[in-house]
Amino acid sequence: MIEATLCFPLRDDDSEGAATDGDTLREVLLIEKRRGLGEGWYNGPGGKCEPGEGPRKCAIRETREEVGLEVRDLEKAGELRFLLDGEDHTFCHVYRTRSFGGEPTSSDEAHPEWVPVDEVPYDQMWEDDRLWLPGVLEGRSVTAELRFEGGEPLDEAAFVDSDLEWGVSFDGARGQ
Ligand SMILES: COc1nc(N)nc2c1ncn2[C@H]1C[C@H](O)[C@@H](COP(=O)(O)OP(=O)(O)OP(=O)(O)O)O1
Repeated sequence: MIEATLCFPLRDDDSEGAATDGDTLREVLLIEKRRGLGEGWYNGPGGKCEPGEGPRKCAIRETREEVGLEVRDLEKAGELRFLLDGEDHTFCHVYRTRSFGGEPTSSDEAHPEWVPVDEVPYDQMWEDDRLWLPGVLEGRSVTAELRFEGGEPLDEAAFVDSDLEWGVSFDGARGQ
């Protein structure tokens, strides 16, 4: 099974014109994936773990490689198990953070974009994302089993059903 990560940097945009009705505009950094699995869709920065690499280090490395952002203090927000035709395919660790340095820049893998959390383009993302990403962006934690059918590659298979559990704890070893 592939082990992979996703990282969702969050910020408050207080700049003039950004906030409406005295509210702060909350934004999430998404990427438009330029190659590989999910090419052309929006997602969080992330990717596959290298041999012997822990998921937290992977999320930090992939975010740096894809958009040049140095993320810190990652909070574990989810564990997603993707199944394809009844078989384990990918186990994905999901993180969020409000702590990072640098400015996001485009790479040959990804084009970054700050997006208001209530304008996330779910119609241009993996179909399962609309089930778990809104809660993750609200600060909730989730484990999910997400089932696809139709054979490889995963991004051409059909999303068929899911089981989600909210409010799980990622304390201890599971928080890695
Ligand atoms: C099945 O649903 C998925 N939803 C979401 N939101 N993200 C997913 C899904 N399945 C896989 N992913 C993510 C997990 C990883 O972040 C990437 C995998 O992308 P890729 O295969 O391109 O991994 P890289 O390590 O970046 O690629 P290279 O081998 O080219 O370095 O997709």
